[in-house]
Amino acid sequence: MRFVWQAIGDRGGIRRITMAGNPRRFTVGYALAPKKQQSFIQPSLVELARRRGIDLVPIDGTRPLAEQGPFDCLLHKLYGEDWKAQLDDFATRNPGVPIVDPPLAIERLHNRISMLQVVSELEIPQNRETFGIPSQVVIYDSGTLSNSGVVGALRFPVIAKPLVADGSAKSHKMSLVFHRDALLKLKPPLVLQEFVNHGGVIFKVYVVGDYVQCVKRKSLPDVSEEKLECSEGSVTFSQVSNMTTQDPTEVEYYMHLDEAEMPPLSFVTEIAKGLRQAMGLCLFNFDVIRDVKVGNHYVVIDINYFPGYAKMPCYENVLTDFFWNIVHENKGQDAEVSAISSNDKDSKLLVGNHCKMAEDMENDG
Ligand SMILES: Nc1ncnc2c1ncn2[C@@H]1O[C@H](COP(=O)(O)OP(=O)(O)OP(=O)(O)O)[C@@H](O)[C@H]1O
Ligand SMILES: O=P(O)(O)O[C@H]1[C@H](O)[C@@H](O)[C@H](OP(=O)(O)O)[C@@H](OP(=O)(O)O)[C@H]1O
Ligand SMILES: [Mg+2]
Ligand SMILES: [Mg+2]
Repeated sequence: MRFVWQAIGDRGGIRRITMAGNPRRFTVGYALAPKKQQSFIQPSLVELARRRGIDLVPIDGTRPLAEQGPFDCLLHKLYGEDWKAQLDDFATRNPGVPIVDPPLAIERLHNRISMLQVVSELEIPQNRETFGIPSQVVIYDSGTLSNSGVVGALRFPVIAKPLVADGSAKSHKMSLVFHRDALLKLKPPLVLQEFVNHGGVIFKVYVVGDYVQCVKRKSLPDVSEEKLECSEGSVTFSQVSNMTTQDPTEVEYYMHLDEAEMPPLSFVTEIAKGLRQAMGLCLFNFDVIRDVKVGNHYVVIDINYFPGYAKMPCYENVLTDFFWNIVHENKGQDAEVSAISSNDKDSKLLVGNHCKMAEDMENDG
């Protein structure tokens, strides 16, 4: 296709358009599991991206990736060796096409030890607010569950989490364990993590490239000394933050969710920036809780690759801006379109309208 330059606005901006007079379009291919595709690829996102010159196109999992495209960017959340091999092959054939994100970097998040290791290695000055990770041990075999040398140092209650975080329902199935005896019925490999009382509120920090947004969600309630004394064994649970409250005794408890103070945005943004750099990832969220005993100490307990962005307010705008930046950054020769980049004042207005548009579309059903 042949291109020419077209003037835009009154501030000297230009953009590249086809000879036929249309602005150049970009294609972002996505490879997602059906459930993820259903939640992430909302009509409001597809439409907003389309209006900004970006076509979101599904990758057909039943056909070789090499036969599909062309793509200006690849987005993916799939597991398995075959998929990794296909991505490697794609990267070799298309060295200029960004893959969001590199499979090797994503892999670190599939193990709950390597996932949090990166948090403890961050070198960020800690002033008013401090952060860290919970005390934890990894258990590879059942015998170790009765080994005092390993579990003896842990303060109860503890949360037993499957070591592997591979997106399966099993990898989200956890137990809150009140006493040591109850450890014996658990099935390794797992991580035993000290439970930190945090007022029943969790902060989910969504990261999309440079963009950071923090939201509050429901979490497990605190465990008092008395409750610990009278609780027996363990209780199992799964994905608490996505659960709706049914138990009437809990309703009052979670009314306090609205009142909970958010962590300073600058503080979570610093952690987000550090994690992004250290992990080499653009799309993730992390879960942070505030230790009630200390008040200004925060504990990172989980990091998720490509989380449920559709739950994030204005996700359409945030993701569209992200795609826009990626495809334009990648096309150095198109840098002149910066007159309509997302850092631009007019464009911010545009972003506001897009958010409005996405809301209208939602309200219209
Ligand atoms: N160390 C901890 N102290 C207190 N509560 C915790 C701790 N670890 C986990 N939790 C609680 O258990 C929930 C599930 O833990 P975690 O976030 O690690 O699991 P997950 O299945 O990976 O979650 P997600 O759905 O976010 O991927 C948290 O949302 C929080 O309510
Ligand atoms: O599909 P796996 O790999 O299990 O990942 C999940 C994450 O672990 C969760 O954190 C996501 O929910 P949140 O966006 O509420 O964190 C959750 O979001 P979703 O259920 O809306 O897709 C998933 O992304
Ligand atoms: Mg979590
Ligand atoms: Mg998780």
